[in-house]
Amino acid sequence: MADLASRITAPADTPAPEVPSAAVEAPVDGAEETNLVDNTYEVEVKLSDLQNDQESPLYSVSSFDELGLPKAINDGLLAMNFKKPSKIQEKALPLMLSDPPHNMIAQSQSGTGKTAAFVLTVLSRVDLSKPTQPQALLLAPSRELARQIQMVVQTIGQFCEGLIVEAAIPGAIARETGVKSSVVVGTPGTVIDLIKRRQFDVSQLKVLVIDEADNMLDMQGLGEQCSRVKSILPKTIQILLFSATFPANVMAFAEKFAPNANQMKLKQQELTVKGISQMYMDCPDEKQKYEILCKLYGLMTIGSSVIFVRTRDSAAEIQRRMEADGHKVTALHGAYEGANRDALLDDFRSGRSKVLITTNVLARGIDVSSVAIVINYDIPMKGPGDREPDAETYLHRIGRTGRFGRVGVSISFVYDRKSFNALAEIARFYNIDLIQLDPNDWDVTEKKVQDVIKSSRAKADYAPNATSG
Ligand SMILES: Nc1ncnc2c1ncn2[C@@H]1O[C@H](COP(=O)(O)OP(=O)(O)OP(=O)(O)O)[C@@H](O)[C@H]1O
Repeated sequence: MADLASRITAPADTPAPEVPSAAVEAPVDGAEETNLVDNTYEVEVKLSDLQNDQESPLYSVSSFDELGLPKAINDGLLAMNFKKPSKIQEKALPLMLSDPPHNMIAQSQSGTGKTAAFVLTVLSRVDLSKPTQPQALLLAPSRELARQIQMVVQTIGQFCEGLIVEAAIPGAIARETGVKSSVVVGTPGTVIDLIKRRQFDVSQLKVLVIDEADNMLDMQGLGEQCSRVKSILPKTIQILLFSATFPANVMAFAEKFAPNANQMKLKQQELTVKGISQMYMDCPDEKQKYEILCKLYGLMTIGSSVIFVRTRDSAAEIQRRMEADGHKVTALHGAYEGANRDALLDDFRSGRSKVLITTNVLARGIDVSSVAIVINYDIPMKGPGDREPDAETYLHRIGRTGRFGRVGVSISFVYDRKSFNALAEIARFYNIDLIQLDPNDWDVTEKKVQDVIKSSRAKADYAPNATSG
């Protein structure tokens, strides 16, 4: 244990590491009830500085203008206030836009703009003279992520006259009409149903995007559904696979799924986002995890925060207990019905609700830039009997904060040998040193967290606007 522990122990007085930039205070009042909330976060280090730093995933040498995109699309980027591309956008776009089209497997850290990279490709390939003819299909693992991507397509494509974008998620597409749009963003199950019922003409599809591709192609999960969808699509379709993580076993399958693809891969030690200060709390026992969570609550409301738990039942239980203790929190998980889930997430995006308790259903892709703290109430585990630490899910969960150059904090709770060892293994996997928080020294704990999330309130020269989801 001592050996494993070396990765995750730090003396109590270890200062929070230097973090490159910052964010945090979300404007709550008057925030629009749309998925795209205009943010006016204050950032200590300018985004432009980060984008000039060769080591940053946001670095690029060119401007969007130099990528040769149609004017309507460039106008959309301007409206989003995107000034310069990130590394993944700059490097992947020319490869994806080249003709004849080439498949792509692209990996880039969480919150570095993968969505815009594939959305720009999709928009460039759509023939706007056929607005109701489906030409691009984008697949995502959750209804929330599909809706979010739909909003990004609509926003960047707002000046593309004729563009119609639909979400193929449960309950969204009327049986009578079927799919009548140029771009379809959906979850695999619903897409298969629509195709089976002949409500979705896939014959003219030119691009297939699979976001969170390692998760989507995993044969233990959605892999079979994605393979079924692909088998029905035109053989010449351009396939674009995106994720922050591509474990080796899935990568092998991804390479078969998208043959001869151009590839952008990250090394293991490049996967973590520098702006996220990763901390952990060594709780005396399982029962006290809850009390410690409640003590943290004051800090969690400084920005917005997400608490990840293992099961729907524990999400409901923590919600019940926190509400009984007078806290205002929202729980969202798969047990809720679709429209209700949409309303709950919209509340969180707009800042009306600041604490979101959820399961792995929202671990991936969800982009709410005001999230300052992510709590791993339960360490993510996988495999039979949940015996193995789930390093990929850990990375995606903590990636809900620290979006596009902002800073954030993640706090993982451990309380017994199993959870401690699991976290230690994750830390070793990514070669990271976690900062220890002491549940018995609340003043120091609070200071360590606040030092990070409050370091953001300096200069207000960067309003990243756009997709806070
Ligand atoms: N060039 C840009 N300039 C400024 N902001 C950008 C740019 N590209 C993307 N963003 C913003 O960065 C945020 C994160 O982008 P996005 O959600 O695409 O990340 P991601 O790489 O897909 O992350 P994840 O792996 O978590 O899905 C979004 O709010 C988006 O609007």
